[in-house]
Amino acid sequence: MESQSGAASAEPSPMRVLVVDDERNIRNTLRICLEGFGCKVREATTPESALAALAQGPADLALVDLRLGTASGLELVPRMLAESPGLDIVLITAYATFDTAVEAVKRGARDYLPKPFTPAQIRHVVDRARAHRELASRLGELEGQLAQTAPEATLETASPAMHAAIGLIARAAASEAAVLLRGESGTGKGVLARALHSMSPRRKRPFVTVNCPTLSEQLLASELFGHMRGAFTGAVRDQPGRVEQAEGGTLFLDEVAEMSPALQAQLLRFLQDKQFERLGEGRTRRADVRVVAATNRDLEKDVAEGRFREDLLYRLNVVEVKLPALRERPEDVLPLARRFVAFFARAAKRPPPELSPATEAMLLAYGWPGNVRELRNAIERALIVWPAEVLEPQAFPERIAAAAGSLVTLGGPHTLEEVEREHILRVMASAPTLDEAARVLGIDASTLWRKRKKYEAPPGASGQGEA
Ligand SMILES: Nc1ncnc2c1ncn2[C@@H]1O[C@H](COP(=O)(O)OP(=O)(O)OP(=O)(O)O)[C@@H](O)[C@H]1O
Repeated sequence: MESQSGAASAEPSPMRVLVVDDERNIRNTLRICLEGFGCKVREATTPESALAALAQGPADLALVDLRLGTASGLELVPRMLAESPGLDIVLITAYATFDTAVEAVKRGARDYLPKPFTPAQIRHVVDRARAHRELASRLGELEGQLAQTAPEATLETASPAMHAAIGLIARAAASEAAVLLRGESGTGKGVLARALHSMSPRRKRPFVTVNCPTLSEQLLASELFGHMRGAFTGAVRDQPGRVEQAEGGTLFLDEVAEMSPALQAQLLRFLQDKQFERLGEGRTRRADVRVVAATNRDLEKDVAEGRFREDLLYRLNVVEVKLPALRERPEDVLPLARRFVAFFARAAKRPPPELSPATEAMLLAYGWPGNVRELRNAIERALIVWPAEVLEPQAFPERIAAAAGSLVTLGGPHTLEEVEREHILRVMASAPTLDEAARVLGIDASTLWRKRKKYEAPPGASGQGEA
């Protein structure tokens, strides 16, 4: 695999701090101090300018003076949180009382800092906000992984075409360019989008997926860009979209071809100048998000037939990566199969079975139209129906064995014994119990027991108890 070290050694993105204070001296002191800690600092002097600054671009931390001229920092806290839900807010004041501290925290501020403060205290506040930011994005990532409960993805490959694709992804990861992943369904576009994110300097920020075809036009617009309360029936509260959730990170648009023309126009605008509006909101927002898209469609054909905007295609495919189908990377079939066997055996708390030579030949001969996903599902099923230490072809669906020519067919050039063996093993693999298998076969359980031993069937196939 291509080296990942260039991207992996990149510094985490700087903390973005908004200082809200009407006193210039305090703002200057804080700016010098925060910039010394590597933060990016913006300033605001009034509640209105603080909210406008947040609308212009998000912050990780806000240091807010309790007294802003005639306005109160306390009242600003919930308004800032409505604008930017994950924001860490720390109130600063010379008039420290226990009651105001409690009130500040009740309203959603993280902490409270009495004046005069020291640089060490400011550093502590920044460090805690940074830890909080990292935890939140790690949590989002883990939730995403949990939802998949998939075997861990591997980027190891013996296929030159896949090696080239992964190399391109590793190089693209270090840049900010939009990446378009192309390939048949199940080739691993989602897996590689996530890999790209984790190799990129944005890896400590969220990776957010939007599956375009699963939603109606309005819901997809709202999912992407968010909505305001009352924007449509059912919009009962203000809701940020995925674009805002992905702030600082990567947004993965799966099956991007499935977007309406209106939404394509909004996405194009977002790609051009990072600007968008929540549904039903007049105000324009910005988000710092890298877009990675995937499609299994012929987008050029969609462009030629007027279904997809050409200008959007050129914005999305700055770097284009073509993933080979599994049948075009036969070198990887058995290593992937063994990896899935190990994963599902571990999940079932049993030792990983071997693949018999006939099974290996079958896996290599089959065309895998559903690609890596189909292979994974076939192995998962095989481990359920076949508890023996060696996985035989009969543990796999008939279409796989048939296409590979390893299936014994009625009337084919087989001995009676071969046909009997195939039939008995298949019935046993699909029957819930050995007794049931014997019933289907029309023989008694003790006869089946003898035949099973003869044909070296796995003991207790399909989880049946001993007869
Ligand atoms: N390199 C890999 N290592 C391990 N598992 C993989 C790998 N590539 C794909 N898979 C498995 O195959 C399944 C399909 O992968 P993925 O969802 O990334 O494909 P896709 O091309 O995005 O498919 P679709 O177009 O249908 O969304 C995943 O659940 C994953 O378990």
